[in-house]
Amino acid sequence: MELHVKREQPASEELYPDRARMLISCPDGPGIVAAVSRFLHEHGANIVQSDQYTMDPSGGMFFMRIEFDLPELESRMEALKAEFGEIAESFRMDWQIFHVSHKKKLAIFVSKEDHCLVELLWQWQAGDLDADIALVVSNHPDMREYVESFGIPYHHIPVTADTKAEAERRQLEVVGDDIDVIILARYMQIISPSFITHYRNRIINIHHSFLPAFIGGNPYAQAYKRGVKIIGATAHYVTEELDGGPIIEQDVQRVSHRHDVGELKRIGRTIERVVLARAVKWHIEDRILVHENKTVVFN
Ligand SMILES: Nc1nc2c(c(=O)[nH]1)N[C@@H](CN(C=O)c1ccc(C(=O)N[C@@H](CCC(=O)O)C(=O)O)cc1)CN2
Repeated sequence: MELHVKREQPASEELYPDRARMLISCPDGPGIVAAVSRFLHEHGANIVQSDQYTMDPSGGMFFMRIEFDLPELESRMEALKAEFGEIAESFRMDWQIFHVSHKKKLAIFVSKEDHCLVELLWQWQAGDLDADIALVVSNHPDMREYVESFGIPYHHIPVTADTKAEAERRQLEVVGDDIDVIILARYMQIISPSFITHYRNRIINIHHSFLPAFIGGNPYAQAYKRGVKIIGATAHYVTEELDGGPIIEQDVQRVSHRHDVGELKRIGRTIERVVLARAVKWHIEDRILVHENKTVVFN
């Protein structure tokens, strides 16, 4: 029986049936904004939001996020992409275009710590996370009843050092290719390079420290031993370098000598939940561009 019924919110396809988002990155130079806005104007689009940033103006990179409404977008999308491709090529753009009403599909991976998963499910149920949580995958059975009470499928796939490759094969099987982003909500298994390649810059992890401090396991114990006066959490895209991927969001909280490791973890849990939820929301709203090992976040 579903105990947590998702609060009905106007679906994005109802609110913005013809809204699109474009993300653009390219070598900086004159005329980029003019070319993009002219293209959209000539195709009858109405720009509702535009933001750009130039990294190192002296020959650096240009980044842009633009939202626009275009009548009959669904039927015109493919032609629009084909025609914009010519402009993109002339400016050597990397670009993506998204139909806002096509909700992103999320997979959440969790181990035993539940606070980040609970936060995402709560926000999703409240209508504050406008995405489709397609499934939850865990290497433990603990969260099954809770997740299924939201009507979300739960896949328990145990992982040991000896079975990690087979476990990842099964994970890939249940996740599938139409998942837009995988969220590691305190999932405590290191993801293999082949798995990461499959979902490049589409796996978000929450690390329970203010990176680059205290990489790896037990960061709160490391922080306590170091006598820190600030603890934090970091949401980042997962790469082959453990906890070294592009940082999306961070936050911190002051602590003191009066806090033992257990209290650092308790304080840290709130930071982790908030930071991960912000990062997930920005990803599903197409606000994040990755360049080399850094992000540009248009929030
Ligand atoms: N390839 C990556 N995988 C993962 C990352 C990452 O950045 N790159 N982040 C971790 C999360 N994490 C810290 O935030 C973390 C998780 C697990 C471990 C670890 O040593 N795990 C052991 C098994 C531990 C156990 O069985 O309980 C292991 O996988 O061998 C370190 C850091 C998620 N994955």
